[in-house]
Amino acid sequence: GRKARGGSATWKLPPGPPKLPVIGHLHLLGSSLLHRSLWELSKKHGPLMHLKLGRVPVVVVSSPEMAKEVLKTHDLECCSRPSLLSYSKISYGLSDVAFIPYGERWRQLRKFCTVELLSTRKINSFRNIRKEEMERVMKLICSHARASTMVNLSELLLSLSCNMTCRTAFGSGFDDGGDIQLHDMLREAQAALGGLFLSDYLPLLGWVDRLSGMRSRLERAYLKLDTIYQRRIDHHQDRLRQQGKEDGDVLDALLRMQKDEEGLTEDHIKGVLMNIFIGGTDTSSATVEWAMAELIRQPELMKRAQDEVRRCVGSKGEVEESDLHQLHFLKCVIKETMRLHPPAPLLLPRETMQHFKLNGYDILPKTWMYVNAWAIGRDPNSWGKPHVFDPERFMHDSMEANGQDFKLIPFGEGRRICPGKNLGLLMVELVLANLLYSFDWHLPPGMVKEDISMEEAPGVTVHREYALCLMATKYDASTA
Ligand code: HEM
Repeated sequence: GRKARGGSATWKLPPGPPKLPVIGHLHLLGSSLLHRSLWELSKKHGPLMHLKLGRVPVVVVSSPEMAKEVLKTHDLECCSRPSLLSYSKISYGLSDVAFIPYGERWRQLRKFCTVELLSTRKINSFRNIRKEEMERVMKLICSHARASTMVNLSELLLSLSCNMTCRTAFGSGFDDGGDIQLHDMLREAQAALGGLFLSDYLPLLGWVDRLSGMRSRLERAYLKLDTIYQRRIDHHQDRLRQQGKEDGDVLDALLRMQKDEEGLTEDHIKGVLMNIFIGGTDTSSATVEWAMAELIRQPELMKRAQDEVRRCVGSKGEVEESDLHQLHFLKCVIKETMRLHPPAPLLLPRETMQHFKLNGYDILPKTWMYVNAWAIGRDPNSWGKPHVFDPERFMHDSMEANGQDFKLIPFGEGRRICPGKNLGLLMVELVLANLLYSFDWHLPPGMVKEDISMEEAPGVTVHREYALCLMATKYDASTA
């Protein structure tokens, strides 16, 4: 532990490497992805590590025990968010759910999301949209299968989750209003967001962000997304005025809330829409992408998952949401995917609101907390053969993706836990089950499974660096 002076008190901070003046530890982050650099550092300095990134004190948590302390025991002290410069534009000046500081407005917006979009009743009421979109994509894959052309699963999955979300939020698909490709913009925004914005740690270094083009990429994506939101808001308001008509989509509910609540601005509405799109589409498509990549590398696991879904669903031709509860092995495949590839490897950063003691160390107010879910999923003290993709490890373990023992925390925990957990898991299960039920999957000609790269691209959500392109052949369910 090191000492720091605060007023007259002397604090005992968690251990960390020696730092340089001004930049602190920024130079240690290297060119690797942030969750990987932090994982490497934590191997040397322990599961509770203190860093100074430019002007910002950061504590990095890399074990289930410490994650439990931060996300459960001390949740209340750690449940705000840092005011990130990089995110301020895309969150409409931190007017959203995910980046707004802890407080009354956060509680109100979060409650809106849970009641109007993410409650079991609401999730069920949008079931038909998911079914139709699933069918549309299955047809598309069928036509690839007939023509023996390659399926770009990465692209297809993103457009699928995007369309599911878009129709739920806006009432219509993004392409029938003449909108530009929403999913391309989302990909742009999330890729830019995942970059290390030096200006967040050291405003003086803002010029590096500008030079690297990161800031302008984010601006461009933001502007295009904003245009889409504005057009949809205008359209909904017009319709509401002329005919008092509502579709019952999420935007209708948002506009209704805005009318009733003092101080709620259009920026709040757009901020919530941004969360729904960035938080809700990319995460679930990335999970399915990783799951398919892991399965194609281990054909015996792929076959086992296919046998299960084909046995349970029989010959009816598609997997419906009511079938999913039977798919025990599939659920283990998804847990194992989220262990090795948590879509948000560092969750979302928390910021402490007051001083507290953790494991004998002082944690000061305004410290950023990074919980490295990615490192925890590979922690050799928690997992046997942590690098091996082995869904079997969950078969006799009732551990849920929000396991009480904090070994598997892809959705975070505590007051800021992902409110979209159930919807996210449902989309992942539905899509993966249908892909496995209806098609047999093969590598493109000339490729062997060792060629499938598992490299990660930088982003708030971690995707594959290289798109997953596979060949499909239709499975004849009537013979089942
Ligand atoms: C596989 C799917 C998903 C994963 C892995 C995921 C992961 C996460 C994580 C790690 C957090 C931060 C939790 C924390 O700070 O402790 C989060 C927050 C959030 N997620 Fe998700 N998410 C998923 C799906 C969704 C969906 C479908 C939605 C909504 C449509 C959504 C909306 C949000 C929102 C609004 C927050 C901010 C919550 C707050 O700060 O109070 N997510 N998510």
